[in-house]
Amino acid sequence: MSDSGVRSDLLQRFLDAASTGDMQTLMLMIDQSSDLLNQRGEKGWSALMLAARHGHQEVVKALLENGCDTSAQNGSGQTARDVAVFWGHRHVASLLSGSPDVDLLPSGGVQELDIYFNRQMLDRKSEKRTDLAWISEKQADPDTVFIVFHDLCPLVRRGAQDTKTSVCRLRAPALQKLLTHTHTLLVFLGVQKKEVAWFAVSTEDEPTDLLETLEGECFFLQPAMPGLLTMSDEDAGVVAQARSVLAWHSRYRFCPTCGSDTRVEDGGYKRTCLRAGCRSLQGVYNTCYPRVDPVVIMLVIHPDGNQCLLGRKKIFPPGMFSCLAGFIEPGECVEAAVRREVQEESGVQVSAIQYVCSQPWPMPSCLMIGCHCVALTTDINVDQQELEEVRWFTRQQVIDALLKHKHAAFIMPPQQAVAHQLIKHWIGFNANL
Ligand SMILES: NC(=O)c1ccc[n+]([C@@H]2O[C@H](COP(=O)([O-])OP(=O)(O)OC[C@H]3O[C@@H](n4cnc5c(N)ncnc54)[C@H](O)[C@@H]3O)[C@@H](O)[C@H]2O)c1
Ligand SMILES: [Mg+2]
Ligand SMILES: [Mg+2]
Ligand SMILES: [Mg+2]
Ligand SMILES: [Zn+2]
Repeated sequence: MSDSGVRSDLLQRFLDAASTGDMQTLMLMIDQSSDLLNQRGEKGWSALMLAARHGHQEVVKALLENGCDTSAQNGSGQTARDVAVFWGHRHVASLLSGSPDVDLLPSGGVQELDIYFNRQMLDRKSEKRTDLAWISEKQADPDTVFIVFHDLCPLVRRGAQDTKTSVCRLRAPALQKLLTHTHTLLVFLGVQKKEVAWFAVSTEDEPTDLLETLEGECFFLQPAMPGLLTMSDEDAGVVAQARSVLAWHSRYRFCPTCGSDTRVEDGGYKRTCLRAGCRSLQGVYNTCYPRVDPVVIMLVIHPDGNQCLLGRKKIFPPGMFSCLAGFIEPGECVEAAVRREVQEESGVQVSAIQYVCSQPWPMPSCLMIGCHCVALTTDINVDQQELEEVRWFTRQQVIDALLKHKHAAFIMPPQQAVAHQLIKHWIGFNANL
């Protein structure tokens, strides 16, 4: 064997000893050839990283005592400490960070995640909603884009090769009949680059004439679930905005205060009571504006840091488990709602809570407020009314589910749901691990 062959064979034996926790071989090799310490094998992994990956505390200790470099990064940009945190080896992570305590919550500040329904393609230009002349000028403008809804479902066409749908962007001439119909509701959504205005058009009757004039396979995306999860990321945001406002119109046709008829104003963002003297006409009255229901959704982390709590509703597809969630009640802050909903649904008590991200969920108009939180207790008492099952899943089981392994213990919620992102973010998911 050549010199370099002998050396790479030595290095492989050294790295294997670190992986398997073979202290005896490892110490012997360090004594004989200390320059092995910081050498890297496949994908830039050092002995320290491999020992951290497998949670061998004694090996990590010995490598550190012999002056191993803790700042080195593997091919995925991870230090040995990152690897230990990812695989949930807290004792090893604390050795590597020099601090006795490693946070259970993924720290380092939460970057804004790119989540389905969150993309804001339009500038909403809310100041233009009351400018009637500007609104009607834009409605007549041949560049203006109209997206059509029937029964709260958007008109879409299927993309060329992929399974995603794209919302049909129509212009005024194609919509002559619809736009002049008295039952048609119009909502000003905002403007795109170069001031092209966008409106949502809602029609009560199925517009069969219109459908016949359109090129390609155009159809209303029904049923809303899972239909609304099949759009392109760009369209999902604008459809979420339009659908929630239209759903509010369909549910609040009459004044909620006195039951009288209402008039649509502010480009579709307000309904004003027609009865003179109605209380809703005094001051700012929230029933006149589109409603949003805040919902907390949380991934509960086990006190050992290596398991998370997921539940399943009867209506979920077979095998799917997701984060617990619930509506915020009047007079309740986010933290209190997280504690109450987790307690109600699983019997588990929660201590630290960390906000992660939010997502508009247009079924019909929720705002999902996503959090991570740490459990104080671990016994489960399922609220059978709401959930079929609630279970702790290990980090390994979650990784298997994320990787869609055939024998995974459960199926992840769809990636368009914020629940998926909360789980993925906890794992610190990286395709190279
Ligand atoms: N995007 C996601 O990942 C995701 C995941 C889970 C749930 N969700 C959404 O969150 C919503 C709330 O979750 P949940 O159903 O577990 O809530 P929940 O646990 O509070 O239970 C729902 C029950 O609460 C009552 N309720 C209280 N306030 C309500 C309100 N404003 N509107 C309707 N019902 C109200 C109703 O009886 C309802 O059946 C769901 O409807 C769902 O659309 C989204
Ligand atoms: Mg719930
Ligand atoms: Mg609940
Ligand atoms: Mg509730
Ligand atoms: Zn009224």
